[in-house]
Amino acid sequence: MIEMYGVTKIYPGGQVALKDISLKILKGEFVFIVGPSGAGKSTLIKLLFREELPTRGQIFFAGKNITRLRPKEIPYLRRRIGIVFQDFRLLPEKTVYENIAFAMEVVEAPGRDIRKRVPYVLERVGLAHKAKAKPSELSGGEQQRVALARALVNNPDVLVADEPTGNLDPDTSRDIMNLLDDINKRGTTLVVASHARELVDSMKKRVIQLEKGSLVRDEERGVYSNET
Ligand SMILES: Nc1ncnc2c1ncn2[C@@H]1O[C@H](COP(=O)(O)OP(=O)(O)OP(=O)(O)O)[C@@H](O)[C@H]1O
Repeated sequence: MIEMYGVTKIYPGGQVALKDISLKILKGEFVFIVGPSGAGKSTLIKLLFREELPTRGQIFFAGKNITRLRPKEIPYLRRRIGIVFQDFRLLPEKTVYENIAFAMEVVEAPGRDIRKRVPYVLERVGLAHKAKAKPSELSGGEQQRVALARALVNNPDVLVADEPTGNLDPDTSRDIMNLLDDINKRGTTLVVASHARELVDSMKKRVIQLEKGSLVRDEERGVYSNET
């Protein structure tokens, strides 16, 4: 699903964020990206949905080289990748329903599809009863569920999450992780950057560890850190 070959990212100021990263993520996998602050996790995620371009190296998504996409092909890539951030990024003036519907409107989905699909994803994240609420009326965990529903509404192949539990308490974080696991079990490939050591350890998924921009560990059924 995702392949990287010799990917290096140097930001304009000269900061080397990623060094010669090669990896493959197969369809249906659940992969954690771990590492200390500044290790390059967010940069790796930005490269996946082409918010940034690599300085060197190639990135393929479903067999297509996304470092060479024409501008008009970028929306197509972004429709196939759903994204969730630590800070939810919901539109405060819109209701829960409208926030999710908006993600379909921007890709010009027909109204009848929107009216069918939005209630379905809301149901899947357990928030059908909050459709008319504004984000400010929801808890952090509920807001993250809305963000997840929005990321899923266009039925992406891959869901990418950058610190999805970073702003949540431990119980709520576990709920969100379980929801991500459920989404993965229904066939969506998951790539999750996370600092949540105990959660990563308990999930027993593939763990890719970055340190100062280098890939230092790639383990099936891994833990957050091998250091004791
Ligand atoms: N837009 C940018 N311009 C210049 N340097 C940047 C930019 N974005 C990130 N960096 C630098 O690149 C390195 C990797 O940053 P990145 O945000 O990918 O790390 P991270 O592992 O996600 O960290 P955190 O866990 O703190 O979010 C850091 O040294 C950071 O300062």
